[in-house]
Amino acid sequence: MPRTRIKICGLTREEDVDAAVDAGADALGFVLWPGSSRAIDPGRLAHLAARVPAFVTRVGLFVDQDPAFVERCAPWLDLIQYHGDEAPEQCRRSPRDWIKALRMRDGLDLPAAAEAYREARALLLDAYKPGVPGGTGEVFDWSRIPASLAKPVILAGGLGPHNVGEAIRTVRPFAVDVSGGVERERGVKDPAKLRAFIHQVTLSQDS
Ligand SMILES: O=C(O)c1ccccc1NCC(=O)[C@H](O)[C@H](O)COP(=O)(O)O
Repeated sequence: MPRTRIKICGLTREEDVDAAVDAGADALGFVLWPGSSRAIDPGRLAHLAARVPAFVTRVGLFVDQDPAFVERCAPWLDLIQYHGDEAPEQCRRSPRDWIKALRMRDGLDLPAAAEAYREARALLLDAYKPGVPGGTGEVFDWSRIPASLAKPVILAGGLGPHNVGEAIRTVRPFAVDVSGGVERERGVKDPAKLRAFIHQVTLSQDS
């Protein structure tokens, strides 16, 4: 089985960036949406992004925001994560390569979404909770993900060291994404949980 990539999302502090990199994360997510308790501003993004070594992907997360703001943040990002209701046309005008988050609301037609967002580098599948665009800590029904989809899947939503192995064995995603499951408190990562999460991903590769 190909190695499952790991994205750690919602980083706000220097020590958490360092801990995630040291633990072996492939990608780091920075929430640029001011409505989140994990939000950082462009100045902080520049500061944190400068700590990230080559070959670790810096992902900027936006929720239905002004394209000019996305453009302003882009110099410090390798990839943009559109986590709101952005239409395919808006994503196509992205200043960087992009991934599209899809919240698994009832009736979502994943193959049709994969076609609509065909220029995305991957689709991030997250739990749906009305009124909350992401970072809910909730798991959705993984059996809703078709065995084959036209786009690589990044599995998100309520993952942690306790269930990420099962998630990988069940879904076989391209990557997993975690935020709350490796936190001590909102916006503050826990290095032991980070290491445990990545260890569980590594273990699942052999089973
Ligand atoms: O983290 C947030 O506060 C957030 C706010 C608005 C949109 C998305 C947000 N996070 C998105 C992520 O990529 C999370 O990692 C993903 O939703 C999973 O979160 P969790 O269930 O806590 O692992």
